[in-house]
Amino acid sequence: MPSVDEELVSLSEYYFSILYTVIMANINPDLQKERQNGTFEVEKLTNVLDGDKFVTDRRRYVESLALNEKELTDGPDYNFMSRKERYVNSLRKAVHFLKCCNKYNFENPADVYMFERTAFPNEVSPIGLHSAMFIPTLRGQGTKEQIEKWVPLAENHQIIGTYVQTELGHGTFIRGLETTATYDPKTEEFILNSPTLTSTKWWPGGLGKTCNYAVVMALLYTDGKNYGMHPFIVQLRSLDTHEALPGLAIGDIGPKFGYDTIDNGFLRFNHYRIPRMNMLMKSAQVLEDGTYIKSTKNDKSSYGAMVFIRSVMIFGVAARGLAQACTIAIRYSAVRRQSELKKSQPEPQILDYQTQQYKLFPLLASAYAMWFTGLQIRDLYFTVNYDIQQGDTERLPELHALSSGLKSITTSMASWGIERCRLACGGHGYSAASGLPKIYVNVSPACTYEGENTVMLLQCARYLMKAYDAAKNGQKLSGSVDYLSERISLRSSITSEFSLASLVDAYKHRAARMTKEASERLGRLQACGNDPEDAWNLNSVVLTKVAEAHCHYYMVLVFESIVESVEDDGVKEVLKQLCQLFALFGIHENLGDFIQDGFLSNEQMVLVKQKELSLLSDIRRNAVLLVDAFDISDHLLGSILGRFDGNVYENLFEWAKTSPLNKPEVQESYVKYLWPLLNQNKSKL
Ligand SMILES: CCCCCCCCCC/C=C\CCCCCC(=O)SCCNC(=O)CCNC(=O)[C@H](O)C(C)(C)COP(=O)(O)OP(=O)(O)OC[C@H]1O[C@@H](n2cnc3c(N)ncnc32)[C@H](O)[C@@H]1OP(=O)(O)O
Ligand SMILES: Cc1cc2nc3c(=O)[nH]c(=O)nc-3n(C[C@H](O)[C@H](O)[C@H](O)COP(=O)(O)OP(=O)(O)OC[C@H]3O[C@@H](n4cnc5c(N)ncnc54)[C@H](O)[C@@H]3O)c2cc1C
Repeated sequence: MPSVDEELVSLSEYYFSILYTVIMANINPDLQKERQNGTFEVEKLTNVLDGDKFVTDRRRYVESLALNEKELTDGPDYNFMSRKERYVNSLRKAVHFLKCCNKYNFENPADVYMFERTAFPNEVSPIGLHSAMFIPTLRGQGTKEQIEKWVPLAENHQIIGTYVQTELGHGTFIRGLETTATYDPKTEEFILNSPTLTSTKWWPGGLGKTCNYAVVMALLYTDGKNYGMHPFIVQLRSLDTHEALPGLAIGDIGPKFGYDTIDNGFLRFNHYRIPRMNMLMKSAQVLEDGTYIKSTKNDKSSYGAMVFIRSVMIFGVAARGLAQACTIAIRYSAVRRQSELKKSQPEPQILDYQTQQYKLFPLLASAYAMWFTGLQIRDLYFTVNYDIQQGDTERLPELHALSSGLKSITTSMASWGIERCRLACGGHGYSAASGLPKIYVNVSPACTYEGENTVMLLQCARYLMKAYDAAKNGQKLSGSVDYLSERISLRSSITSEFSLASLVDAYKHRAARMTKEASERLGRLQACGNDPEDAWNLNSVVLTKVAEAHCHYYMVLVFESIVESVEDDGVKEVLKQLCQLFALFGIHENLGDFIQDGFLSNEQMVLVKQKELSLLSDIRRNAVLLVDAFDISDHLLGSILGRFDGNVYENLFEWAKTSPLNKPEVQESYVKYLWPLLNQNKSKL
């Protein structure tokens, strides 16, 4: 007998197949042709992207639940709302979302994430930080008793919290934070204070108007000594009136580049007291008498929430953001016809122009590379986190380095790529109807939050320099840096076959050579009199490139391993082409790195450029199916250009008619401003 879940899944498959048939009946003929001409089964590739068939079915089922919730999917068009309306609407949806979580009683966090993603397409909910950072910090930094006390309150939404770290004066340099938490043994309380203007907390999501609790990061003082940054649970607002509690000044920081649906806020403390037990004490304790006791070996264990978000945003923000933009731009390029290739022939689909393919297909390949890498790092996070819970922090530095570096290169690639997709859509790309502006403003801040990208690359480089030194001293390295202690090939093995192994080898060589040279340069800078910090700074442009090279290598390596693991021939072939294009485009873009020491010969360089172009033609045939395989619903895309049915023009026209500026026919502004202007000289006409 099938379980309830199995029944639901087969029901959702059934509805999906009906929906698919209905939609196919009304598909733009160009898109229909594209879908008939492919060389592989889309569904099989979707299963690879999801992990397996069960995950695909489950995801579709959970998404269908969210799509069936009218409170989440109906309502005013986001594009026509003011900032305040966007916030209010999002909060309304957030509360309904919580009711749904109770109704469906999701046991798996992945279900909650998939449901939330559908409820908030390319938006961040005002309570998003509650589950993304507040609860994980309580769990990660609290003692058993603290977890038992606070987590149920948070999970039942009796309290809503956020993560309050950044200040007006400091975001990157955590040791420069100024908010103090001074222990008073007489009352057994901490006194939180903002001693300067620059110590004002600034940016935390949901802080402005929504949350009534927060984990606040502050410098711990006890017995007159500063013990550095520690996490504290702080009540911010009355649970009855929602007013800020005495001693606190809280508010919204105002409009931003995007993120309209969330109230990023400010917070100032005026000698605000909290009980001693509100310090999260898993890693360090302050006893009643003020004695400070450290209970973990790794100083950075209190940075855990940041490592978590960096690890999941590679997939959740960068890969999915770019995948959506590629879906829009490639579908649109298949239905858009413009100019002429051959006289007296119909205007070609713009996807047939090689230049259009060169704009879009490397991005498509990057989206796939990020997708697979993101899932890999998410899994690595859970493995390492499990070890940390057992008291083993050995792999934390590697996870920190990899998640920092990959967070940086993937969010940079994605935000650059989304903008490129927008440009590839010509004029219509600039319309909000394309959905691309909303995707862009949702992804682009990821280059800054959770560690500014340059700073994160330098964290990764720091780990690489240490690893290289260890290898030089004879240590055998393991994990993602194992290649630094291996003998690496001096000449590229790339041939006209372009085996994936030869491409991985090229990236390995590049990363290893650049790491070695950066380390030697650091040594030379010190040898000629610079102290280590100045030498580091004078070498930092080079170091960021080293980190990029390492992360790029890691992405090619992960992509190759996925291709090797796929059994279906059709899927394997298209993934191999994408993997080759990702690697070859990267070689072309960074050619100097690959030829500097003669690793790649002139002949090989010519081959690389030729193959890159021939891959464009290979991928052209499957391009639409390759974006279909991401299986991103129209609701999530929020794009008229990227609609699954390709019926762009009629829907653009209908959408424009709904613009508030078109109602009423004659606007008040005409009467107020234009009429007087037009009529001032009327008598002279
Ligand atoms: C299942 C899929 C789910 C998908 C979900 C998608 C999720 C989407 C999420 C979106 C939701 C909301 C969006 C908004 C969220 C935004 C939230 C924030 O931005 S919170 C604030 C974040 N702030 C930062 O990231 C600050 C960046 N700065 C730092 O991290 C640090 O200050 C620094 C790393 C730059 C430097 O730290 P410092 O203490 O000065 O350390 P040193 O440089 O001296 O290094 C000492 C040593 O420690 C190591 N280190 C540093 N950090 C860590 C760490 N986190 N973990 C482990 N180790 C760390 C460093 O490498 C050094 O090691 P050595 O061995 O000594 O070399
Ligand atoms: C949308 C959004 C949401 C956010 N949400 C939260 C939140 O929920 N909670 C929270 O606490 N914070 C939040 N933040 C704050 C965010 O984490 C910080 O803005 C981020 O960590 C960057 O720090 P910063 O603003 O101090 O940048 P800065 O460090 O001032 O960066 C400015 C420039 O200085 C350079 N720079 C700085 N230090 C170095 C260095 N050591 N080496 C080389 N270059 C350097 C950077 O590369 C960059 O080019 C959010 C920010 C945004 C934009």
